[in-house]
Amino acid sequence: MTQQGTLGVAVIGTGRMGADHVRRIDEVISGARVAAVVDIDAERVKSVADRIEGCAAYTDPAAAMAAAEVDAVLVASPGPAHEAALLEAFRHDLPVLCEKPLTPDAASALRVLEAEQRLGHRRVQVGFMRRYDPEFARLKELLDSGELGRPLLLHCRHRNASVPSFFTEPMLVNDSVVHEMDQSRWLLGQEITAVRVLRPRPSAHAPAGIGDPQLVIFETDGGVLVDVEIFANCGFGYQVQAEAVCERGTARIGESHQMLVNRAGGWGGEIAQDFVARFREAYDRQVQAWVDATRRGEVQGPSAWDGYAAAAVCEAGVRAQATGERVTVELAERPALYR
Ligand SMILES: NC(=O)c1ccc[n+]([C@@H]2O[C@H](COP(=O)([O-])OP(=O)(O)OC[C@H]3O[C@@H](n4cnc5c(N)ncnc54)[C@H](O)[C@@H]3O)[C@@H](O)[C@H]2O)c1
Ligand SMILES: O[C@H]1[C@H](O)[C@@H](O)[C@H](O)[C@@H](O)[C@H]1O
Repeated sequence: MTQQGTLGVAVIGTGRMGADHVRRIDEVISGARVAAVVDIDAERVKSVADRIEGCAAYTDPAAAMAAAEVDAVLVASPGPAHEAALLEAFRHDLPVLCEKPLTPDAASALRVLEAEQRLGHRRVQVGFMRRYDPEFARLKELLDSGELGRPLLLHCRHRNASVPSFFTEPMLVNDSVVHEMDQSRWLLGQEITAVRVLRPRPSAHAPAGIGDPQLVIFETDGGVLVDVEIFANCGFGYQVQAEAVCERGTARIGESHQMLVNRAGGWGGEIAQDFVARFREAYDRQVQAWVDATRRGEVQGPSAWDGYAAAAVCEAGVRAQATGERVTVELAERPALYR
């Protein structure tokens, strides 16, 4: 850290999310600067570094993490590259904000948990940014207050306008519904114990090999049922909505977080077209909270345990999707570090 306490961050992966986080650290939030950027694509990383004063470009994450200017790491490479980056960050005892997923499967997530426990202190915050969205935060506050009584059901909708051509059917669960896994565990303070996947007839616009939309149902250890509509190619925009049904009332978010306009012959608002627009404020608040906590020497937010738990539910979800059966979630015992 500089004398003023400014955190030098290395951003690993400068694709869509990484480049947006670089812009966020450089232009939006306070207390940090982009000290290094890393990408296996040498041209891309150089063009990102060239736009920022004092920012070094690397193609090797380990070299960036060894640099004296780097105090913390933001991992935004693809999921399969996360484990290696996290283990390297632990070698230097660096704090990490790791984009979801922590890792792509439960076994590798457990290895990360074990390595963090060997350090003896938490180092990782996982990028489940919905926890920082003002609407989700208000819903959490209301549920925690107990005013509506105990939650019984959680109805969730997750619609993408479209998904890239490399998207596969398991990614409906691993890449998209993983957010509802974390959101449900966090909102309810409960673990997910079983998953089922139901399919309507596929949309005519579903890409080959993907049954789209699907209904993913979670059971929790507190007896709540959660249903998630995942519709990856709905065509009209990006929508994330949730409604909690409790004993004495219901609460719904995500209907219209923007302006509502009356105009000739019509009433309504705009629909965001992607997650970058819909969750802009959540991403800003997430990164600011990470920087602030790191500068205080603390680690907060979704932990490696939360990343592991989501990975375990993903595995059950992908099996439920493939077999049509109810699949129970196998969860390791929660280590003391994460209690
Ligand atoms: N929180 C969210 O809402 C959200 C949204 C989108 C993506 N994500 C997550 O962010 C991460 C990145 O996604 P993206 O959409 O930006 O992907 P992307 O493909 O646009 O970018 C990934 C970048 O990482 C680089 N890269 C690949 N392997 C690398 C390695 N070993 N070391 C360094 N760089 C490497 C690639 O060259 C590319 O530039 C993923 O984990 C993804 O799941 C999160
Ligand atoms: O990778 C993205 C991202 O995680 C978004 O937040 C999610 O809404 C999309 O469905 C997913 O494809």
